[in-house]
Amino acid sequence: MPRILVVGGGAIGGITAAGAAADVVVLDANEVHAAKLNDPGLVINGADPQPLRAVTTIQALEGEFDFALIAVKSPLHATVIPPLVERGGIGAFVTLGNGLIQDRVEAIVGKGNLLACLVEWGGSNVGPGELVRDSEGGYVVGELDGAITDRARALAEALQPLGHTRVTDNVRGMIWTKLQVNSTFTGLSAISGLRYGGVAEQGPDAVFALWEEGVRVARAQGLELGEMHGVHAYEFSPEGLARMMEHMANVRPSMLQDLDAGRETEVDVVNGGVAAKGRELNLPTPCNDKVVELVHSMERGERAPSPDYLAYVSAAQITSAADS
Ligand SMILES: NC(=O)C1=CN([C@@H]2O[C@H](COP(=O)(O)OP(=O)(O)OC[C@H]3O[C@@H](n4cnc5c(N)ncnc54)[C@H](OP(=O)(O)O)[C@@H]3O)[C@@H](O)[C@H]2O)C=CC1
Ligand SMILES: CC(C)(CO)C(=O)C(=O)O
Repeated sequence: MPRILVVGGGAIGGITAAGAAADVVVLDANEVHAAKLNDPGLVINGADPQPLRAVTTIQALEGEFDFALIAVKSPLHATVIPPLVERGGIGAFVTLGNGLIQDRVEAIVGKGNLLACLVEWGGSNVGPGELVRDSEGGYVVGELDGAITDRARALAEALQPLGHTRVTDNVRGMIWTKLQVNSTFTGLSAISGLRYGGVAEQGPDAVFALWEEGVRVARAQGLELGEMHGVHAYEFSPEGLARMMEHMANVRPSMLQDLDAGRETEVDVVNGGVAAKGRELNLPTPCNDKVVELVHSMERGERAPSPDYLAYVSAAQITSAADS
């Protein structure tokens, strides 16, 4: 059984820690939350508390770990990961986060020391010691160079109890496939304040505009996109959207939770990630640019999420088409 350190015991890290088939220790800087994880335990969806082992400082960690799963938000990576690298005793680091974070994290942990793990399900942090899982799904695990390794298989096996988990030899394509979902639905949920189902109902033009923009940038990189939430990225149609919403409509994504909590969001690695790749390739990404601009203005408190902003995103596409 692998020994796993989960860094950040919130929605994703906490639920993963509680369900993994592994010897798990959680490192979470939130003292009240960590105390509850230890005693009486983590409450998931109102069930009985499940005691975990949680510490709040690196100094309190003992022994070696096969994997360190990074489940803190991307703006924290630069401060949270380097001290873990310095401590040593970690076989491989694993990103659980959304967006184009992998190359940046690999630069911190060292080439060959990082696996990517994409999380297909969603969750919310509803208070100290209390988390909600609000959709089903598993994980996609892969080495950045596409090799199928024993360590990737071992990690996937440990995560299997939480949902169908697969190892991929195309992790770059799957990272972008997940980015399609986040840049489209997570971005639009954040600016509108709606769950995924509300976005699909009230903003289909914005949904399809963002999706197409992402696919264009992926194709220009030669990426091979795959399937997520029951829909292949290249076959995203009104029927595909309806199928996806059969199990994703209730999702209230992490970026909207960050805005609610007054925290910095991950928009720069999600919609900003698509936009940055587009710039590199000379491909305009006006809809993603609009989401980035709106989310940043909401972070600064200049605007509040509203369904009215969905039209701003679809209009960005129409304006740019007219301009070109
Ligand atoms: N939520 C979701 O549905 C999904 C999230 N993800 C990804 O998972 C990652 C984690 O997101 P999520 O679980 O929602 O985040 P949460 O905010 O729920 O959890 C992060 C936890 O880390 C704690 N923390 C803050 N600073 C530190 C620190 N310096 N060291 C250790 N722990 C710290 C937080 O405490 P405090 O609360 O005090 O800040 C919190 O308990 C993100 O990168 C996101 O992209 C991926 C798929 C779905
Ligand atoms: C809900 C989910 C899993 C979307 O795929 C997500 O990534 C998020 O909330 O950030």
